[in-house]
Amino acid sequence: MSTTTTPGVRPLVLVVMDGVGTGTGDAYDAVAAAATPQLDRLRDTGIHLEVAAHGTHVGLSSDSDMGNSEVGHNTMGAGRIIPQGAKRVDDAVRGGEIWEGAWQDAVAAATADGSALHLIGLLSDGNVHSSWDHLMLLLDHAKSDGVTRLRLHTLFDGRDVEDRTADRFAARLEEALVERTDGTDLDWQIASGGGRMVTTMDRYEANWGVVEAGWRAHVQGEARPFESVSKAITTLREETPGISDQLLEAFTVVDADGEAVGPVRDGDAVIIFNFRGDRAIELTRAFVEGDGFAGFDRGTVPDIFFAGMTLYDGDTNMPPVRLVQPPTITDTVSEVIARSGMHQLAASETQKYGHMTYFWNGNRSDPFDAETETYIDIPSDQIEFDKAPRMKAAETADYVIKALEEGGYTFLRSNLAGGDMVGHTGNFEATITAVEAVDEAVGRIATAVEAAGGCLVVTADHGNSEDMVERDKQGQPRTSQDGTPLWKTAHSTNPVPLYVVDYSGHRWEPAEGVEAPGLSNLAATLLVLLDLEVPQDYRPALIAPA
Ligand SMILES: O=C(O)[C@H](O)COP(=O)(O)O
Ligand SMILES: [Mn+2]
Ligand SMILES: [Mn+2]
Repeated sequence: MSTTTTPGVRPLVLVVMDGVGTGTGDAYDAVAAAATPQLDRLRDTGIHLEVAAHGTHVGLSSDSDMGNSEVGHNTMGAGRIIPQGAKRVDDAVRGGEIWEGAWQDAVAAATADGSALHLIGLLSDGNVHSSWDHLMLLLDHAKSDGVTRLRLHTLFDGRDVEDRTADRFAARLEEALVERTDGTDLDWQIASGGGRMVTTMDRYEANWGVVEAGWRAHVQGEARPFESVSKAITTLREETPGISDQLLEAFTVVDADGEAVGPVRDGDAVIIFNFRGDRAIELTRAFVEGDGFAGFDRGTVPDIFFAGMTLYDGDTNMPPVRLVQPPTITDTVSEVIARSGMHQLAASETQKYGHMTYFWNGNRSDPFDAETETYIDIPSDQIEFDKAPRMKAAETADYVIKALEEGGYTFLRSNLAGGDMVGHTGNFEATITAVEAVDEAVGRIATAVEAAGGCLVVTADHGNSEDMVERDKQGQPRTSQDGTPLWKTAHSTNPVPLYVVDYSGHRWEPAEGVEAPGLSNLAATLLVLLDLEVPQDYRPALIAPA
């Protein structure tokens, strides 16, 4: 039944179960709590390894940093460990490059008569999209470089940090402002904000309405008015008890006359301080694109100086001006496979589409060879994901299965989003359902791979769903005041499983002596399974012929 365009090579299918790590199996492990007969079957039939997916294993600063999709997919696709995210910016801070070029231009614009410097980004120390320390450094340098009028537009996290901590982060920021402005004539204020999932930080164009809400709040000063950020948080929490920080409505801070304290005006400088691109690119485009911009009706677009923390999209060179230059990642695994002439398919629902294409390919959106590569984007639901926790697992599997049945592709990769996206809601029961849907999808794909005489590799980009509770320093589960578990919405530092099942008759065994196996070993593993040469600088394959 199998036909491939490369004679003698069977199809190789990779499934990334987003956010499905290996936990302790305790009462807060939604993967252990879920019925996963298909994953159990893979574990019993093929090779089962556990690989590291966090911290220095994926190019982050320290091993206390949890993994995330950007660094996970970058590392899997690159076959090497590339300095990432916060670390890249840290290096630029250490070397001082960050305070040259674009920063100086922003300061020049912001210190011209009556102008302001706007800092927009995620108020968090989660180190996934932004860094608290970077924000503090920006404030320090704004002060020493003479920026007198500064406005902050703060997005609440609740997703990469403990939920319902927005008030604490806002208070910390207020304190940081007082520390720097007390006894001076600096006019520095928080001007707007909102929860990241409803304000500004949409991704992959899933819902431009989210960005529009941010634009109204930050740029036009026309969101729901509050006298202060703390008043906004308190009121919104009273109105919807238990609401997650991610979902707090967009707001604008107004003065005693009801005037917005910091809309963006002609001549101002705007910096987005997030370093991760997927959720920063849409607002960036709203600022820098011309009349062709179709995301939403922006009204009058202020004429400003704009810079991002770093490059958010390499293909479109967005933003054109940034404080820190990105790393170049070449010779990624799909580039190597494309050079061999093998045909490739990438399929994912929207929430993880760019992960399986852009991040996988070393921050490049377009295929290396449009003739041989097909990308499928399956529209994600536009609701909170615990309301429809199966997400598009079945539909994603359908595409992969159909492609296998029709033949033509040698390497087929896909992402199943549920373990991660539903894990981020902190809803334990819904996360179990999400993992069960992932398991079913993997099972159906496995059956199709077997029928095609192919090879299946299943892994994950980082943990999330296998550890759903906040823990104290000793690792003990924390509870709310009423004794209920303090559900965790963030990723974890756990390892992830890696299953290899070859239905073609090739026999494999775990490779010996691989040091600290991690996601960076996946690319070489795939190339060995495809019988392609592994680039010299790749980390080694985790399997060898038996
Ligand atoms: O952007 C998000 O949803 C979270 O901050 C990180 O999740 P991801 O790294 O799995 O995309
Ligand atoms: Mn992920
Ligand atoms: Mn995630």
